[in-house]
Amino acid sequence: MLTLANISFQYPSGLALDQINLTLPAGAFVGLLGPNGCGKSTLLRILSGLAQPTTGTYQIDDQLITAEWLKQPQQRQALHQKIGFVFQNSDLQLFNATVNAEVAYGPQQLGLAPTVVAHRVADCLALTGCTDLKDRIPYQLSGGEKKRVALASVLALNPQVLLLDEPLNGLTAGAQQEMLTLLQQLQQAGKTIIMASHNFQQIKTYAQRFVIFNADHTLAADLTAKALQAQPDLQAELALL
Ligand SMILES: Nc1ncnc2c1ncn2[C@@H]1O[C@H](COP(=O)(O)OP(=O)(O)OP(=O)(O)O)[C@@H](O)[C@H]1O
Repeated sequence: MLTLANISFQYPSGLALDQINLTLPAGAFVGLLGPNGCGKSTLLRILSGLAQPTTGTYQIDDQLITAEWLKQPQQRQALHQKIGFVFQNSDLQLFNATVNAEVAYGPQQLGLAPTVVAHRVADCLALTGCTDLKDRIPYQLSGGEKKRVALASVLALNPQVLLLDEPLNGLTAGAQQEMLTLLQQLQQAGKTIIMASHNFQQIKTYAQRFVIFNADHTLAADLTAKALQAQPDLQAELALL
């Protein structure tokens, strides 16, 4: 369970999140929605431990995640093992010479045996449809291929929680469908999926919970798919984002 209490985040240029209270249970498929610049990416950065809130607290189960706690490399590593983050910009995530090396990097850092690493890499490449790309240079892949390799490299750490920032951007309609189906399968296998999207229509049949932000960086709504179904006006608004 991820718990945010009165979280605000201030960039030098201005506020990105304003007094957010949110509890995200394990095993959920959560869609983060809202207009450009409302704070979705910033929230994902806080959940991943890459950024700390200016005020408020962030807790994973019973553990308070603070800058002090994250200073310990072992604790930081435990967090990154538990919570994987697929960035909006794959170029920030991919830095190895081959796709195979990219997906192997995380498990190798954990000190896993080479045979275990090889198995994990093969499984994650297959799951994301990247097996044929394994000898390619990540930097030279198409946008959609990079997204799938980034997901494979995150899955290789077998995180319980997957954070995804606009994972459908740059994918063809078919590839978007495949990505959503894969995320649904991962959720059905027990993982928590938290994805930011500007496309409500695409995610509305997949997400079970919708967290919606206002343009002023406050929380507009936090509701189940069923509750959202009962609000056609809100659905129409979300379709226009
Ligand atoms: N590194 C940064 N430095 C300064 N301001 C930033 C930075 N990153 C984001 N912001 C600002 O913080 C606010 C929230 O940005 P954020 O990227 O979290 O929103 P978002 O909802 O993910 O937007 P989008 O849908 O366009 O991806 C915006 O006003 C943005 O301009």
